[in-house]
Amino acid sequence: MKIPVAILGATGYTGAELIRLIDGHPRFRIAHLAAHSQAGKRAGSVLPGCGGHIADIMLAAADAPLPDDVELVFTALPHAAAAASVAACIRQGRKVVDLSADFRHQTAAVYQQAYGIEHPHPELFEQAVYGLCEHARERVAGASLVANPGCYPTSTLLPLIPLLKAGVLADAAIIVDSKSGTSGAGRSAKTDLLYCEINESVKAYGLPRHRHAWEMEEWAEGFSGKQVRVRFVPHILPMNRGMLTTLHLSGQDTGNWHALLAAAYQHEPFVRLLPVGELPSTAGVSGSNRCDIGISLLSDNEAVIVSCIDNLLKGAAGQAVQNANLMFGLDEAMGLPLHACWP
Ligand SMILES: NC(=O)C1=CN([C@@H]2O[C@H](COP(=O)(O)OP(=O)(O)OC[C@H]3O[C@@H](n4cnc5c(N)ncnc54)[C@H](OP(=O)(O)O)[C@@H]3O)[C@@H](O)[C@H]2O)C=CC1
Ligand SMILES: CC(=O)N[C@@H](CCC(=O)OP(=O)(O)O)C(=O)O
Repeated sequence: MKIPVAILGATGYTGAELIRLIDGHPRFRIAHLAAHSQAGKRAGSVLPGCGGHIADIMLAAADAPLPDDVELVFTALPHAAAAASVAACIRQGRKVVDLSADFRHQTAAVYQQAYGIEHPHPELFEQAVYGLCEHARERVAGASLVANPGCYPTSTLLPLIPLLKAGVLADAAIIVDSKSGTSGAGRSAKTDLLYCEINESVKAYGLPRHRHAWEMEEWAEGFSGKQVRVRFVPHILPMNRGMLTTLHLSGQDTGNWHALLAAAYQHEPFVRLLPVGELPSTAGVSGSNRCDIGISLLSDNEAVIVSCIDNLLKGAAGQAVQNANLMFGLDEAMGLPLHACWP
């Protein structure tokens, strides 16, 4: 028997990716799809990528009642809008993986600093588990509410945490330079995302302090116990999906850093450490749930680490399904693509 699943925000980019993953999953099945401005339409009329019987499902409103048998809900809604749906699902005793930022922080004060709004349901913070799977799997396994990490923080924290834990990094601000494909900004219409604004162009945005800087600092410390300052600069690129993050690091014994990362991730299905000197590309992970990490040693005390994820998979829907697998005691890798769609 497959576990019935609801996807709220099914008409967005991460929602569409969740449909693809859940419909192909051996133990989950789609029982309910909901949207906002597109509610009331056939899924297939809004989502050109949808085939089979899924295309004929009628999209419910995001706040419509769920079928009684739904055990797991993915909320792929904008932050602030997600919190109310999450609260309702938790009240009804369902498990939730929230892809928004609403439950990623440990306090309402940090959320307010990062997102500039008061949190509507701070009472749920205590039970929310930050689902960076490779570092949180025991807590995720026992959770009813998992806050799926942001895409930029995922690509930053995976290479950083083992080095922080080993105490090899200098006590200086870490430069985090990231590039994202345009799907990272979601599907809603914005002037900044028009073809002529994005095509043939690369731009930095979100300065002086993008909201993910708080998430990176909070969870770098949360997982390693070491306080960290990041200087984070995101850029948007004219490609559909993919994220490349370059960390400029200083510290001690860089010659040992590859071994530290290898020890942390050698048994992880979705983290691939490349040989020293080899660097990853977004094409190499596009369509895959992997995070690829490469390291280049500049000297005994300086190194550059590059990590790549697909922002819609390991950065969103893929990690969300990885978390859901853990919450239901399934094989963590079930239903998740290991290989990229390459070329
Ligand atoms: N895109 C990415 O790479 C990543 C996104 N995230 C987070 O995941 C969440 C979903 O992102 P993404 O799929 O890109 O977003 P999209 O903008 O592509 O989709 C948003 C979805 O939410 C619905 N929606 C919009 N406004 C409201 C509202 N006020 N109330 C209820 N539902 C609403 C939309 O419905 P309709 O189409 O009917 O209007 C749509 O289904 C966001 O919180 C985002 O920050 C996290 C990591 C990476
Ligand atoms: C390219 C681009 O615009 N990316 C988005 C990241 C989206 C995201 O994951 O934001 P949440 O933390 O709200 O979930 C941005 O920088 O706002």
